[in-house]
Amino acid sequence: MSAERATPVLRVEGVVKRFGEHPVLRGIDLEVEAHEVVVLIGASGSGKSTLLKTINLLEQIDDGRIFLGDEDITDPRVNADRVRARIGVVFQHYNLFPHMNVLDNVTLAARQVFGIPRPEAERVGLGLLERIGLVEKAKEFPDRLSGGQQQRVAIARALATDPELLLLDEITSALDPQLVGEVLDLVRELKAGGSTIVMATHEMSFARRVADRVVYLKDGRIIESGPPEQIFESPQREETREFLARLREPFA
Ligand SMILES: Nc1ncnc2c1ncn2[C@@H]1O[C@H](COP(=O)(O)OP(=O)(O)OP(=O)(O)O)[C@@H](O)[C@H]1O
Repeated sequence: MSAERATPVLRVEGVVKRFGEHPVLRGIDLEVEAHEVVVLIGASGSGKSTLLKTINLLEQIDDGRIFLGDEDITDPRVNADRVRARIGVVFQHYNLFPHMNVLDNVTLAARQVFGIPRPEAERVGLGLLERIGLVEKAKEFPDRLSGGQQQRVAIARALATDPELLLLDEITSALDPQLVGEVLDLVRELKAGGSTIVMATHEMSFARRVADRVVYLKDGRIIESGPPEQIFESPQREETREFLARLREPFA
């Protein structure tokens, strides 16, 4: 008996996005399986953030479809808030609420979107803070935390609603180099814990260390997609080779 193929967590089909006349995504096809970590790389402006925003329904697409599990989330009848509640998102700037302490930041969505009573939400929230090593900061306000700690709290917040999919957009690019490591370690732990992740990054060493699959985007198209060993050691496409060579010699 042949094993049936499981439904992917995410299926992006022929997605086109334009800003005015300018096409930014030109027909993107991408499937992400459960527990897979897919890393998007590509030059600034290649469309990585826009792709993540279309998946989270922050940008409307002009053509194509996006499925989360079995559901076509780009169907205009779909309730966007209900879809977003199934997806955890972390952006470059951690966007914690400055007037709320760490625990309230982490538990807000669980309480307000899912109506989980505060004691239960806080039990889960403290468990997450324990997991990211910041339980002692639960009652602090975000401005008392380092950038790396704030970004870890933002990740805990994204996990608090037990999302089916995590979208991470340049989550280390606002951090000092010495703080990048702690955020990278946390993402590796999430991967080990079985999270399904799509992330955009400029950190090639990070992509190499966490990705199951690396996707190289150029001018709104996927040029090449494959395991990190393929992309970084033996890219199949000349454009991928050129992109990586330019990164190695930024001032050449
Ligand atoms: N709201 C917007 N209105 C108009 N153009 C936009 C908008 N958002 C993005 N763009 C354009 O879309 C293109 C892709 O941008 P996007 O942010 O997706 O690229 P990126 O690959 O994530 O870049 P970076 O690595 O610098 O974050 C760029 O040319 C950008 O200027």
